[in-house]
Amino acid sequence: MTKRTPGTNTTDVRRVEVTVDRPANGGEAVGRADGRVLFVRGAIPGERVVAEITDDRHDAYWRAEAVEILDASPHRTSTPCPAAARGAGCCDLGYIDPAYARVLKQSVLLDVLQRVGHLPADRIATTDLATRGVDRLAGADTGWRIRTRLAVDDDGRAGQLAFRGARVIDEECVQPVSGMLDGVAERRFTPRSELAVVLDSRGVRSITELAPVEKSARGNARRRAQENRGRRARPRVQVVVDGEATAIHRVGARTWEIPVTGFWQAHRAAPQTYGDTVVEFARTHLPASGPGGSPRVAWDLYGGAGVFAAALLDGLPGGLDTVHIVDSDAAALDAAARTFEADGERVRTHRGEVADRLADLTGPGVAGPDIVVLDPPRTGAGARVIGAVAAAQPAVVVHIGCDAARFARDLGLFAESGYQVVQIRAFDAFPLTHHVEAIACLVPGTPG
Ligand SMILES: C[S@@+](CC[C@H](N)C(=O)[O-])C[C@H]1O[C@@H](n2cnc3c(N)ncnc32)[C@H](O)[C@@H]1O
Repeated sequence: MTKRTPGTNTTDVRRVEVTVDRPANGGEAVGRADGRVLFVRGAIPGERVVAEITDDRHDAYWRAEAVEILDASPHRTSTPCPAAARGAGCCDLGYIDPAYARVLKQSVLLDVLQRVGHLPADRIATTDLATRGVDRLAGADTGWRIRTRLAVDDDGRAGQLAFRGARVIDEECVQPVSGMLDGVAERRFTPRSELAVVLDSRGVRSITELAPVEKSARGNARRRAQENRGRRARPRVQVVVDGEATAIHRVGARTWEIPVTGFWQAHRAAPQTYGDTVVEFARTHLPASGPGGSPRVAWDLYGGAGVFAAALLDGLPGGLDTVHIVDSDAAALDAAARTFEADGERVRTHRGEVADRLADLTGPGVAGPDIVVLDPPRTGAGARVIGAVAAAQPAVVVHIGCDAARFARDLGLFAESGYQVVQIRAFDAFPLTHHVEAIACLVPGTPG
């Protein structure tokens, strides 16, 4: 039988029997077949499965999907997510007991910290990540998400996108908090649009529709892909179809007004938990430096609307003289300006690429940072930003990452720039998925 698998160059459907033995960063389990590494989606380390090859483009590794479980792991369960059961990409680890999924996420993090970050094993072994594993955030493993995006099909039905392909699945996912998607399945929206849905701290549910991005039909595949990327990056027409254009989020005593289409942490407990962690690291490792023993200057890089700036301002004994928030998103910085209005000159916002804006925060007559918090997107911060942060010689760096491999790479770059890890904590901020959030604290020095 010859069949083309969508999105790959595999022409022959091939099935292999394989035993998988370790977890991969993308949520797959890794085995070997035909002398190659095989990344198997839908399998759990220790299982023997029949896997169907879905991508054979690479010489060193292939991708596959488990289609039959011959020897099931004791940690296998039936997914609680009706959307994932129908093929949606949302809860990709829903078939693994969530407590064991956290063990697998810990194992992935420990592995990439050594292999990609080249951190010393004895240093990693003393961190909370190694000794107590990946922490569960407050609440259950379902009903944690307060912000989501939904796709809309040609008939106007909203739902999750299938893992592979553009099919829209209108069964509900179990991640959103209760009530967040009430009535959405019964409604019809603009065909091929995208919905931004938020349930805010007041309990107000808002939906903004983003106009469809029409796909390019011109030129060869490469040209079309390039043009489609450009089209996706352009601003899209937005229409509020439910609730308000702005969501109100509260953390501690502060309130933020964030556009429904803007960034806010997806897990309802994340801003408070991450903020508490940043403050705890700062209290533990920040030497008293300013007059009266208070630290003076903080940088909140990739700071969005300033959740970590607020945590440090309000949580550090003696507070801060100044905190600089740097972000490329004008709407996030507008929100920060409103939230920190009463703080006056103590909070300064800088719009642009972090790599470009750091020069404004250093130099003669400008007080350098005592503490720098970096919370980059999935791609990480990279060598240029990390080199500039290290050159500013903060006493403490707190680095946050939502992609294990990029996080590990960035910690390795910090080590090359003279900063060593003193603590790493990880959070299961995306239960039922392979994603994990990690927070590291670094101080000047080399591992000795
Ligand atoms: C993971 S979010 C963190 C936001 C914030 N720390 C929070 O917890 O709400 C990453 C932020 O980085 C911003 N961003 C992405 N790439 C950037 C870049 N190259 N330079 C500056 N900001 C960037 C995004 O606008 C977004 O606000």
